[in-house]
Amino acid sequence: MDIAAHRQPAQTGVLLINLGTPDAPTPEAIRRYLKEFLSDDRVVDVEPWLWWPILNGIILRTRPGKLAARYAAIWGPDGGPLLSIGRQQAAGLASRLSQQLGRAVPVALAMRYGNPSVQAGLAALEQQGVRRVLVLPLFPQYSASTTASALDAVFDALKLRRWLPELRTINHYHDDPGYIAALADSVRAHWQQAGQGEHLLLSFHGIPRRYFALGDPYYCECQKTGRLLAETLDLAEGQWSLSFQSRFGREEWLQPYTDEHLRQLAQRGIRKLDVIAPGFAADCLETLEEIAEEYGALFAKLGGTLRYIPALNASDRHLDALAALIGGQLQDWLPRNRGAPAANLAQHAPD
Ligand SMILES: C=CC1=C(C)c2cc3[nH]c(cc4nc(cc5[nH]c(cc1n2)c(C)c5CCC(=O)O)C(CCC(=O)O)=C4C)c(C)c3C=C
Ligand SMILES: [Fe+2]
Ligand SMILES: [Fe+2]
Repeated sequence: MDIAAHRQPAQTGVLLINLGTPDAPTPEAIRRYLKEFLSDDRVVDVEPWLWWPILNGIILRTRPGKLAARYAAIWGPDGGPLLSIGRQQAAGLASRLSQQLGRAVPVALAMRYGNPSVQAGLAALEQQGVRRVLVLPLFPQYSASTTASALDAVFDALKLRRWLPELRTINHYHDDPGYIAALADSVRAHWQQAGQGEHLLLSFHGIPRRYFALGDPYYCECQKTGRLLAETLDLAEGQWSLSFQSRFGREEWLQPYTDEHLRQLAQRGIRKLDVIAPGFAADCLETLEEIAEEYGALFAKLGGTLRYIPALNASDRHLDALAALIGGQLQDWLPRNRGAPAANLAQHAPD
């Protein structure tokens, strides 16, 4: 590093972290990605001597081949959706933040597993002179298996550095008014376009029930997001419900399971079902393939129509909400003595 950098004023930047994606929709790339993902003991906390043979002997031999076609079906020219949408989110946030705060605020995107790595994201910020980093894991509801793991990756990456940046981390935003309003807007827009379904299902990614019993607040934060969204949309009990998808392995996960719940809804006579997945900041395999395709086909077999409402992705309402969340955290970090304050900085001042 150039010694002159020690005299530069501290720049503030943002590191967005999403879950991850394989480098390509091929069995080899998926195997590499799953190996990194499923070797993280925040995700699978089974004793290594028990887990290692299952992971290497069974899962990594069979799952990548099965997943390749599913990834290929959602792959675009710019890679997997989590990455291409993540890049749009980072660019959109950088331009909003610089307008809102009256100075350039670099925003880097990183993936907890795969590329661009957290290490690369921090390096990109460092190269832009960033000495104060706000980390935003793109998981609205906190879970140790996602949020804490993303932060582990930041702390691990910093172990390799001599001159540490200042750090601030956002744990969750499951009840943030801007986030809830953005979700409500996207449901209303869907209703306006396709007509209101008979029921709104909120499907969240599951975690083992045991993690909840051990103190993970994820379940409660999902419930709160659900309640706030239903209140905002004026939905009565019975007009909406919440379930958990993507179960993996044999142990019990959070219930009700989305597939079983769909059967119950069909039995209750629901034919036109709207499904939203508020826990996913961007569409990915779990939404485009699992909900829209797999559960869509299941619900069709049960005699109904499932209409998937896209994730908030890089929509204006989403990026406005995230920019406000970030702006609120950054205001006392921005140098006061340089340049004129932005006109609307006052909106972030404490009461
Ligand atoms: C094995 C345990 C898993 C836990 C616990 C878990 C928690 C968890 N995951 C997300 C978000 C995503 N998961 C995604 C894919 C995915 N998840 C698991 C396993 C666990 N997730 C696996 C094995 C996979 C890969 C796909 C598969 O093999 O079925 C994704 C999508 C990634 C993509 O490439 O598109 C996301 C996003 C959350 C929010 C969460 C806990 C709250
Ligand atoms: Fe997952
Ligand atoms: Fe709780």
